[in-house]
Amino acid sequence: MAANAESNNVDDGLTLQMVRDSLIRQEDTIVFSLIERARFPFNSPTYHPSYGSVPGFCGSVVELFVKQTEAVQATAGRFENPEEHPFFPDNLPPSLVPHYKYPEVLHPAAMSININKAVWDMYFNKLLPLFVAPGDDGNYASTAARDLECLQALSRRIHYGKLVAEVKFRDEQKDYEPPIRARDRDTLLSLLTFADVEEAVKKRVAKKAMTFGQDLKLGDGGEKGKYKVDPAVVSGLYGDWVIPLTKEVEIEYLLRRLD
Ligand SMILES: C=C(O[C@@H]1C=C(C(=O)O)C=C[C@H]1O)C(=O)O
Repeated sequence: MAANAESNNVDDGLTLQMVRDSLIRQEDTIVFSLIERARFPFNSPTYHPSYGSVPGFCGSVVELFVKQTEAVQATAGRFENPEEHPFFPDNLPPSLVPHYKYPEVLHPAAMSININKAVWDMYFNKLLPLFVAPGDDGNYASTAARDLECLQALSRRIHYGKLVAEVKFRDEQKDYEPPIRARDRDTLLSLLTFADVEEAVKKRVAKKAMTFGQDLKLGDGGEKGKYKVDPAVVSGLYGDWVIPLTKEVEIEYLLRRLD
């Protein structure tokens, strides 16, 4: 049954703790994907529209890689999953595999929310220069592959805001309905914000970057203070972009929740 305005008492077992546990697990994927990307230097030709000039394609190596990979993944059904969002949604081929009936937890209007343009812009223009070394080692395809893994992990986490918003709405429907009807974003933002949870998230991801990104040596432990990705960059990524974008998704979802 769809979780629409008339049927809020859906018994799909969704709880805020389950949603938060998933976000915590997704932190591991995000931190590892950043560590994997940091194996390569910046490799700027990956991002030049003019580099390579592939016949029939106008764009950079990374755009070519992401568009083509998403097309293959679409045929295998990736974007049938409500938790996945393409970066290039136009003209994607249809899925060729049998349709899996995902539980209808979200309001159907969730499908219209895709903020991947903002995720793309944040990743390439703000985050990437902060955690990769300058330089060029020619590994452009591998670089693009690692970029796509970072992008997909970040996108999945940020769009998980739809589930966060759904569960918060169900728990406090009476509080959420008036600001939704009044389209009052500020009140919605203060209702859905938990500053203590955000602080814990930022501290935990920094700790994960320290733990996953150290060079382990048998015997006398790892080299202290040397990490594959700077833990401060990871907590900054969350504080400055991941959490605000997740909350943007939450607000966009709530504004459509009574449609
Ligand atoms: C995701 C949640 O909603 C908000 C966003 C958070 C985040 O993106 O990590 C954390 C706390 C809340 O301010 C949540 O409450 O867990």
